[in-house]
Amino acid sequence: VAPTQTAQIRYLTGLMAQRLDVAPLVAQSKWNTGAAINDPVREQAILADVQKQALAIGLDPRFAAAFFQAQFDAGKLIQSQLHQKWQLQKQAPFSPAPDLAKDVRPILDSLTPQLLIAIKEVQANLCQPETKRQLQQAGALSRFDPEVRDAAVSILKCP
Ligand SMILES: O=C(O)C(=O)C[C@]1(C(=O)O)C=C[C@@H](O)C=C1
Repeated sequence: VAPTQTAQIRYLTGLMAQRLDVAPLVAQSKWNTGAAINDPVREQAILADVQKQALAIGLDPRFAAAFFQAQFDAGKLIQSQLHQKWQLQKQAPFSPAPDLAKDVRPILDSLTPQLLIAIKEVQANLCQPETKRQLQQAGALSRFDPEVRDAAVSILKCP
């Protein structure tokens, strides 16, 4: 396996993990405000932006959008699992809780352009035999539930 390919997969999965790490902050802020985990309006806004940015760097906008939808789905799984746990524990509102618009969404937005560059690099190698194994066994993603990992990674397959 070419070292560059390994490095590209590490970079991508590291960024995916950074994005998934924001989900507990989103979950906390929504626990306090009672806002729904699923926010289709916000998703559409991100996807419109993602498609525009993808075109600008020569990445297939449909692939970029499908990739981000998978990352939303993985993040929503994390959020739902936490809300379920907090319901059982009768968790009190978090204090201080991160503000979704001011603190949390800007972190997600700052990761978007980096993720787009990273998936553009990896996309070219998706049909290489080692890529699938490297994606599934990526160290950065190993601390997430298999279900969460699958939701995030399974979009990255040989067409
Ligand atoms: O920003 C939110 O409200 C989130 O819950 C985060 C996020 C995302 O991953 O970007 C995930 C689920 C929502 O449907 C919208 C966006």
